[in-house]
Amino acid sequence: MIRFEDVSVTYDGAAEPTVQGVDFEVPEGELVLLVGPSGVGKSTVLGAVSGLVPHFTGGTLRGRVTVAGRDTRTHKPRELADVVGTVGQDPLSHFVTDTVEDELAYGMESLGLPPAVMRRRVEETLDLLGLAPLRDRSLATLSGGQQQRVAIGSVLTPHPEVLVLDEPTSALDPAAAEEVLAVLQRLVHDLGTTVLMAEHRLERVIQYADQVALLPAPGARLRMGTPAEMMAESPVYPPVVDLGRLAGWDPLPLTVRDARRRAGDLRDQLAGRIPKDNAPAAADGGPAPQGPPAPDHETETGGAGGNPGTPRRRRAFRTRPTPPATVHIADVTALSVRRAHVHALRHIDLTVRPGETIALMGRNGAGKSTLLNTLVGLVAPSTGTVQVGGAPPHRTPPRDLVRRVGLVPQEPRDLLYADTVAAECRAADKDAAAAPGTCRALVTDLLPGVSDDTHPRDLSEGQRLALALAVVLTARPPLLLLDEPTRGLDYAAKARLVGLLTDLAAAGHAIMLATHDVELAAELAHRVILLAEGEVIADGPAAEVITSSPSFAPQVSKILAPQRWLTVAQVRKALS
Ligand SMILES: Nc1ncnc2c1ncn2[C@@H]1O[C@H](COP(=O)(O)OP(=O)(O)OP(=O)(O)O)[C@@H](O)[C@H]1O
Ligand SMILES: Nc1ncnc2c1ncn2[C@@H]1O[C@H](COP(=O)(O)OP(=O)(O)OP(=O)(O)O)[C@@H](O)[C@H]1O
Repeated sequence: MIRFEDVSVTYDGAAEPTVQGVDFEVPEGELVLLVGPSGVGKSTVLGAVSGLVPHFTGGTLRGRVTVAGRDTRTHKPRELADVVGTVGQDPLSHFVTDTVEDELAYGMESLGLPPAVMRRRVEETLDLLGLAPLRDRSLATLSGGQQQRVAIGSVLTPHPEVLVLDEPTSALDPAAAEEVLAVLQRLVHDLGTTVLMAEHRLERVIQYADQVALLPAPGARLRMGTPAEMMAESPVYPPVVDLGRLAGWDPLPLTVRDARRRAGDLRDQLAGRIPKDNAPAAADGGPAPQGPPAPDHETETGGAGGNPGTPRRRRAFRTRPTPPATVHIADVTALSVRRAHVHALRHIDLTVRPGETIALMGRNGAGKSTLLNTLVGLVAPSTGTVQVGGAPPHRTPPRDLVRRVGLVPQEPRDLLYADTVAAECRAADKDAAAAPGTCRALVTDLLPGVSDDTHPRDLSEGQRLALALAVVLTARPPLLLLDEPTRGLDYAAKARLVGLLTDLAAAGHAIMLATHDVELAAELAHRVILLAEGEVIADGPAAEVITSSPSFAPQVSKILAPQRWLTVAQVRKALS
């Protein structure tokens, strides 16, 4: 159904092809998962199937790509639309209508399907993806995950023979991701739909794949095989595979179920080794809650790049030791927020202290982004109070606010306006009234090798996140908020982010991150707050809150339950 014959793609201005010698086939009725580290060219391969590469992106495609017999170099995306449905990384930028129902119907309208068929399929898809309560909503008011569900629904309604999906579950909560993947599997099994999907969170998707296509490194040949064969050699792999390698299990388990069957001996070896109040930082010597970062602390920067996956200590974030503080960085009391007719938050009470890393979790639309936006003053409380650094953020002048709290939004590009990295940094220094060069020094520490002249648009997803983080950190806000910071990041980039945030927390910053990435929460969070329909339904140590939740438990904790392990790193440490 999809055939690549010795394909290479070279973008305009690039010295080398981004992908080369790509030769593979996806048979009808199979789900093939495209796997590889960030920047190896997965989106480029997917784009060559839908025709976006090279028709929209520019550049040169050599070799031949055919989809259902049509050559994508001679057929524009429009001429492939009846066979290929595509979901890209950023749903909002692809929406063409204003409301959920219209968006679900749009693809069918363009294909001229009869109104009765369109009506039936819209209803089916609303039910299938849990979108019925949102059918009349404006797309712009939906939460990130709700938008991603609409984007997926809108490519399903025309019943294309081929689906091309670029990180389709990146904004979905774990349960929604399972539901969407089960729907895809049904289409593959029952209707013979062919699916090619790239995804970084392999723990979510590997068990649904018939085959894995692996791009192991930039410029390397694409290899294809069964998921088990490819995971044995892949440089990126989910925690279940990591644990399997550590324990020497052969064949490697790909699912929690496989691993649980093998884990008896490992559980025996680990019995009694983990402290009851297990927390990731505790395993490494405990969190270091101190006072908030001293305003006059040194800005030590510089240093060479770290080895991906082994975060080095970052000098830039060391602060002078401050005495233990009982200070509250933020206080939220009886907070409720209504947005249009939606109760986005209800009766929230919470306190944030220096040195805490808090993961905010919950289903799509639970109110996580709204809470972060309220803490940073973008949304005002409908009732109740919010105090950050002793003042209500929505009434604090921006110049003062940036020194109390900073938010890295779901789309880091929403924070970046300038044409170059250097200009972005000059603006950040000015906004934060920081010494000239402060932001640039942070960028150097986070992104060694990025040139001043690079346009933020040309940075990779992970690099853009790092720049946005540097912009926010320029003002040294005691409270750092991050909304879904691991979208588009591979495991190595995630490990670097974990290293950085751990250092910031140790330096006394409080960190709150909204995330669906249960593995990230397991590695990083001291405390987890679960939201449901705008209310806090659990608030406590990560080990307690997430290990007891079937949806939010990380793989290792499911495999080794009833013992409360969170990460493979903890197990590795205990065994050694
Ligand atoms: N339109 C474009 N013009 C120029 N270079 C591009 C373009 N699109 C992608 N690239 C470059 O091609 C390389 C591969 O990018 P691509 O997005 O295909 O990788 P990826 O494996 O999908 O990465 P990720 O997992 O981060 O999404 C990157 O270095 C990227 O900067
Ligand atoms: N401007 C708005 N008008 C109406 N409703 C809104 C608006 N913004 C958000 N909402 C609704 O408020 C609720 C909470 O949204 P929020 O973005 O805080 O959820 P979330 O937990 O961050 O979701 P996700 O995990 O999908 O990102 C959702 O039901 C959303 O549709």
